[in-house]
Amino acid sequence: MRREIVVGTRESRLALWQANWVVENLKEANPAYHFRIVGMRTQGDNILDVALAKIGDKGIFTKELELAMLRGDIDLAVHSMKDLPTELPEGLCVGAVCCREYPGDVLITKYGKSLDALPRGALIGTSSLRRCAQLLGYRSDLKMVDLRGNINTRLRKLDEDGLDATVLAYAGVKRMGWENRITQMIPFDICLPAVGQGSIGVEVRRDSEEVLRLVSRIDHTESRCAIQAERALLKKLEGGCQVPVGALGTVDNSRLMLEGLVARLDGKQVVRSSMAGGMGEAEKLGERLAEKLLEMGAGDILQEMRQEKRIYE
Ligand SMILES: NCc1[nH]cc(CCC(=O)O)c1CC(=O)O
Repeated sequence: MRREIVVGTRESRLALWQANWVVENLKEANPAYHFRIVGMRTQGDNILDVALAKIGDKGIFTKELELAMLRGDIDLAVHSMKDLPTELPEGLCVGAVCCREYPGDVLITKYGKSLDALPRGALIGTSSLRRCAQLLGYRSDLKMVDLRGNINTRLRKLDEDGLDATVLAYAGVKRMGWENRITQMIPFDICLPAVGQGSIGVEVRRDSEEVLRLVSRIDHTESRCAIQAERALLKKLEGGCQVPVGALGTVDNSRLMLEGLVARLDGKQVVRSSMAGGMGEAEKLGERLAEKLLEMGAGDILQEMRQEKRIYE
């Protein structure tokens, strides 16, 4: 009998697409195994009416899956690397970082315009502090409107709520088959992606040697190194999704290049820099770039954000 591996995922259409994609790749690499997908709701799927930045809790899209894995109900969990907190619960680890899709953000407007062509004061729907800060840094006249929900909901609200545009991750838009709605690929010099954006990760128990081994076959070394560096940077900045941090690691000829930024929410200050190193020193590179950003003034921005957060509460 073929051994069955139970794969946990959220139940959104994007999450299910990603879990199916991971399972297809796992099957091809491990033909002796059988895989079964189990969908679960997470806190992040239940709380839809509060801005993500105000919930402020790391791991709202991952915790239920992690608990199921620790209980032994599932053998592995599939996540968007972007939603996976930098610190994992005791006993769990990232078993594979899959080959990254194009990591950037895209603009979707109603009238087929680019950022430069939007009218003054155009309304942009996004609930990402990172997108908000960087877009305001580029065009301070834009008006940011909170827009949450999955990709399909956001596209529908764009049409219904009188917004001019929204900004989404290319990866999710592509996976959901909405590429035809993209009106501009936003260049990285305007908007650096979220840490891990575009890559699908597999979380496993540290002690399940068998699962670790079969999952390691779908790991993509260059994507893993790039994202390791980005995650080390975020961890050092103590970011989480509630702080405007952007980062992008790229590998070229075994050299790892890391760009990172911390921006003020109003976009009036953007601290941005880059560093290069060997692929074997991804974490160190991320930490060093974080230190450099902190010295360049990112520390003051983060401090200010933490104080503002206390006012909300
Ligand atoms: N925040 C939700 C989320 N988590 C991962 C993706 C896109 C897929 C990916 O990054 O791999 C998205 C949607 C978006 O930000 O537009």
